[in-house]
Amino acid sequence: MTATLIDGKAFAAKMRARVADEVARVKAAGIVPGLAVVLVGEDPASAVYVRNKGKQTLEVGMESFEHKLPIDTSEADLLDLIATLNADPAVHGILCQLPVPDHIDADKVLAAIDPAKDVDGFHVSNVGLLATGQKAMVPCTPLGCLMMLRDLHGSLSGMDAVVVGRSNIVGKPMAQLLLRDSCTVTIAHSRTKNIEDVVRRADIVVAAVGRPEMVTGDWIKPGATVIDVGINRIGAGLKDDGSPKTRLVGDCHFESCAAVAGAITPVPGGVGPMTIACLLANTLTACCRANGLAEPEGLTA
Ligand SMILES: Nc1nc2c(c(=O)[nH]1)N[C@@H](CN(C=O)c1ccc(C(=O)N[C@@H](CCC(=O)O)C(=O)O)cc1)CN2
Repeated sequence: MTATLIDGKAFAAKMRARVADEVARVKAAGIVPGLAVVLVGEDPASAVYVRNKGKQTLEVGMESFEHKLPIDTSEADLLDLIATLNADPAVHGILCQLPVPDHIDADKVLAAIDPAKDVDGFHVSNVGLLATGQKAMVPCTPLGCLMMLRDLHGSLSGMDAVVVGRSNIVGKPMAQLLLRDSCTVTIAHSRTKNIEDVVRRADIVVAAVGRPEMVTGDWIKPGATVIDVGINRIGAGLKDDGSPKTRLVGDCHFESCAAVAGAITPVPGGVGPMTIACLLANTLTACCRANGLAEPEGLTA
């Protein structure tokens, strides 16, 4: 491996410490930032993410409101809960953990969250504000990627960036953020012709396509920075007792990409931990905006 490893775990820990300092400042003004997380159903991965969000919210000194709803919760009941949280002055940030069960329309749920409390940045108002270069709530995973890129490179101005994947929660907002930092941005996706050649032009590659190890070292320009957003659990043989073993891999084939790249994020321990750190930062930002307090610097785009 020749690439520098970008340690998302350490970066996220530093960011949480910074958020904790700022939370203490806000609390001294008599306000306790509060985050409400809603989980519908029992998807095991979502349950772990929600548990970690609650734990880390408390650790930085904020208030955590967890709402775990049964899988058969109706869309109407979920929308009622969101309306209650929108009206609650102790709640500064609201998120509904995704994915939601099939009988619930995720777009309707995201549209019901007050944009000022939308700490996921998924409401169309925030999407539009980000796209037009205005003050928005910025989606946590792309924000985490941007923070790591800025830390590594300083200015991103003029760099060629390719985002692989066009999802609303990562690919599209990531492209907007890179454009805002004056990169030349391409979004590549499943229909992109000669995708390897497109990716090979990039100084910055952000892989967010949800396909295990799709991007290989021969797609990477020597010295490029590779940010791997993928979290894919794949089979890894059998345990001694014969039960199946699994391991986490990203959307990039780590060994071959690391042999060519200048810097790379690992999976796990790269982008993932930054997602929750940025959620805490967004909650603090939302709280400051709601109360007319100065926003902490360097915690948002
Ligand atoms: N409402 C939302 N839903 C979802 C989001 C989101 O930002 N908002 N993102 C993902 C899940 N997610 C947070 O919600 C998340 C995913 C991964 C990690 C993380 O720290 N991953 C670790 C590995 C964890 C493991 O062992 O499985 C890592 O990469 O090191 C944190 C948060 C979808 N839903």
